[in-house]
Amino acid sequence: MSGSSASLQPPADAVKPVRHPDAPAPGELLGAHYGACFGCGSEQPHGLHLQARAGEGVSITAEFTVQPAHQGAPGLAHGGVLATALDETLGSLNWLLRTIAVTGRLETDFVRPVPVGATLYLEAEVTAVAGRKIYSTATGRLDGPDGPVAVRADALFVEVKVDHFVEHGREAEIKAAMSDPDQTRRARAFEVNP
Ligand SMILES: CCCCCCCC(=O)SCCNC(=O)CCNC(=O)[C@H](O)C(C)(C)COP(=O)(O)OP(=O)(O)OC[C@H]1O[C@@H](n2cnc3c(N)ncnc32)[C@H](O)[C@@H]1OP(=O)(O)O
Repeated sequence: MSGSSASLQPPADAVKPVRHPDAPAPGELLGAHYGACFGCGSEQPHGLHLQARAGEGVSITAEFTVQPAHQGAPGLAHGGVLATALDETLGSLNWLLRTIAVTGRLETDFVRPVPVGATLYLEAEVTAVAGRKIYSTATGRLDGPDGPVAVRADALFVEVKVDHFVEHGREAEIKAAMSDPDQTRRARAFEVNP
């Protein structure tokens, strides 16, 4: 069964997303936006280490290989981990818009079980923008980019100011991230110009 809820249908006044002129070129790896991110950070030993690559327009492809630490049932990926992979891929799209946004709603269909050791081939695109609301969709496939769909999601991201993180995040991590010597990561976390 699938079909997203009414709150994930773009309103009549929604517009097509506009790729930012400084967005990474199609094919370029995005790299981690934050080393400690559970989705993409290299400093999280049990994280997903998801690698996202810019696509055409406002689209992304990404890959994530399921590790033993990601199990739910024996030998199978935990559904919440798969939702994380979708969330991270969808969240990466906002870098192509140069908009800071957080997930407001994420609706996920789990279509096929995903075994440990399998690589999930994800693709995501922004479908519409309405004011602060960014509508996007993603799929994750097995056995290659054209393989069978295992998971899919529709999402609504909501644009926020950088204050969202500064106000709500724990101070120690905020301070450390703000002094990250990696300029690109710092920009993605704190200096993105909407
Ligand atoms: C590169 C980065 C990769 C990152 C990948 C991972 C991304 C994440 O996981 S982010 C972390 C998870 N998300 C969060 O922590 C967000 C927590 N939630 C919040 O902070 C707030 O609820 C927030 C910011 C989403 C919205 O609050 P606020 O700014 O007050 O906006 P608000 O006025 O309520 O909503 C704005 C619009 O969005 C809509 N909206 C907000 N939440 C939802 C929702 N859950 N479902 C449907 N619509 C929603 C509202 O209806 C409103 O629509 P309209 O303008 O038409 O009236």
